Amino acid sequence: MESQWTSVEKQVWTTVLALSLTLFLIIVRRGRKTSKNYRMPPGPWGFPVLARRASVVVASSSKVAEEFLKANDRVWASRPPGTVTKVLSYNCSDLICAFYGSRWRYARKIFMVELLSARRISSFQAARKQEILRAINDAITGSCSGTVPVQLDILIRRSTTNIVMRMLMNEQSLTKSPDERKISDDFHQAVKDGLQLLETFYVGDFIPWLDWVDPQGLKKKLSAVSKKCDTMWQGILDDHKRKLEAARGDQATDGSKNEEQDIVDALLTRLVDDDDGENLTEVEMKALIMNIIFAGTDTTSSTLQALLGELLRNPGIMEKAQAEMDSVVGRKRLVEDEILGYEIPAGTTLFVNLHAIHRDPALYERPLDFYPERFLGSEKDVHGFDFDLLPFGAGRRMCPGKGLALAVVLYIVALFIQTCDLRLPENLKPEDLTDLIALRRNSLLQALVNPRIPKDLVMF
Ligand code: HEM
Repeated sequence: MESQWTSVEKQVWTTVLALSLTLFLIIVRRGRKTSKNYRMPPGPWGFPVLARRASVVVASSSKVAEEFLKANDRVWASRPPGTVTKVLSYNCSDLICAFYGSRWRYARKIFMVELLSARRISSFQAARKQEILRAINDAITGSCSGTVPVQLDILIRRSTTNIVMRMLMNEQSLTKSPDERKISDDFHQAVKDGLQLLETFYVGDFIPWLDWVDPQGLKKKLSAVSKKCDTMWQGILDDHKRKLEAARGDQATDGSKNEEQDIVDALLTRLVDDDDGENLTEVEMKALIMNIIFAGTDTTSSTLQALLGELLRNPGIMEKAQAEMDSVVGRKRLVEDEILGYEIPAGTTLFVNLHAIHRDPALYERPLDFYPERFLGSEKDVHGFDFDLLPFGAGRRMCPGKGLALAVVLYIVALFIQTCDLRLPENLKPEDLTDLIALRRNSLLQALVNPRIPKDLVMF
């Protein structure tokens, strides 16, 4: 009787059944293959059962990427959703997973014109600076004049999460008290759990008839994570609705103006003020909030961790960058966003990306080395026109958070370079810090931190 089977027995029988069905399909597949020969691009031998469902073409050179993203951009403008993306995006009601079409165009317009407009990014400049200085402050204090290693990855991650959360919710720093630190960490945990699920290879996505097996127990985990996330996004929306109502009441009675709108205010106001006949449902709003948190925090934080990791491994390059900073800005005032934009062209000198194109020896001399000077005097930029440098993608689905990401990444790195001497602690060797992004090696980015400018410029 089934109820008497142990879980081991169940697993054995499930595996036997799966293998038998697989064998059967291999034969069917082989039979079909001879009847139609596709002229596929070169690649490794495909496992027939998988190949039938999941034909994958990988563009690993800039020429092929250009062919896909420029000449045939429209054809590739939809992203096929998997089980995890479908659930977390409320069945593709967001921007990242939305199928290319009128709803995607509408969401993209809201994202670009309202949520992440240049005006909004610049209106949160002071908040960004405050959060970044807080991280530097914590690094300097925690390191006790460069004697105690500090966990730079945690400080960077908190700082980038807070920057996005403050733009989203206009909250004062989320890390002031232990409780607020917990809020920031809760959001980070939700993102981490979600990303972990997104990175999991889910058998059912590639072999749908094996969906019921779910050997990783993914559906149970997914249900728990999506419930937790939904409660968070709903909480953010409800808080804002209450505040907006109260503000409208105040305005009606004393004529007072609203303070600077945050992103959720903009979403909700859009719902009320919409004049082009379209609007967002509450579910779509939650999906967009999820996009900003998921796409906006970990990306920026892991880019920064890799960048600071490379600077720690390459003290010679760090010294050069510091000398340049000293000659341009000096040590008596802090580098500003605008000065940075002028002196260091957006993204070109400091961005490191680990994608295959960016390691192509035909495009880059010493592709595996951290060698930012390669971009000095180069015309390449990261705005999606140079197909050998595409950290934000290209074409219609190109990253709409590029402006914010560049503002945050460049400013944090510039401030760290200007204000701190960073050294590896004895327990870490330079080779421990390779491929920090690709390998997602947490808790490794430690440094001894010494201030190199008057302390009162960064301490508060
Ligand atoms: C260093 C930081 C970042 C990197 C490297 C990055 C990279 C990317 C890439 C490669 C894509 C796919 C582009 C394509 O398919 O051609 C993308 C899409 C996207 N990114 Fe970013 N991103 C970053 C930061 C951000 C930020 C800060 C936000 C928002 C706050 C954001 C929001 C999005 C969204 C919503 C999409 C999907 C757009 C669509 O499908 O229309 N990203 N990003």
